[in-house]
Amino acid sequence: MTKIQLALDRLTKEKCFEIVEQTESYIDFIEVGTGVIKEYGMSIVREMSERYPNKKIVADMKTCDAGKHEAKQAFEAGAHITTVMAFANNQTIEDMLVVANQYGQQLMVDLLGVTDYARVEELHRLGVRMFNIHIGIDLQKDVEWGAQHFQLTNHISDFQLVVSGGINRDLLPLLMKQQPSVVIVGSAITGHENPAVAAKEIQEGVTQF
Ligand SMILES: O=C([C@H](O)CO)[C@H](O)[C@H](O)COP(=O)(O)O
Repeated sequence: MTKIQLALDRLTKEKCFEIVEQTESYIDFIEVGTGVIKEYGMSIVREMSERYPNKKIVADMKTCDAGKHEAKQAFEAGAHITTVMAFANNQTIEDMLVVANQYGQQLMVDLLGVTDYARVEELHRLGVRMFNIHIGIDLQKDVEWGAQHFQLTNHISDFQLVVSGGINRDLLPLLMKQQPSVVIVGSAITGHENPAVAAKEIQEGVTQF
């Protein structure tokens, strides 16, 4: 069954905890966003994992170098999943896979900016099994979700598909056709006047399919 990952971006620490408190019954994974980690460091990942031991915690580290060190930072802080950019060196990705295995946790590769499916194939050969097809926040006004985005992963099997970037209730019919393992939703929930209502709508939209 598809999991819902709440992305906490561009928020104060207080707001992050307030929104998780309001939405926890509708979400499965809690993502501490890159900017939030830059603001508060690993301590907010640690606090989130201590406060919500029954949720999967994703540290959106968006690592691009020093993979071993950053993966350890994330898992030591209690994350179950850490992220790396697909353009990172293969060595970085291999190191992070080793660390993830040591901790019994997972590595998610962010495909932001990747247009060549050969890179996805290569990453799959390295052992990556979780791919995030991601329309970045700065691109969202120019790019619309469509079937073409999934050409990147159409030719591989045995992996978890994650989708992210400007996802709202209206996009779910299109995205759920791809049977993603994880749907990441940030602004549509965190920017809503009532985050619980928005999270409930996303949950209903996801479970409908
Ligand atoms: O990874 C993200 C982005 O690069 C900002 O750091 C977001 O977590 C992801 O895009 C989901 O957020 P929304 O696009 O606001 O749904």
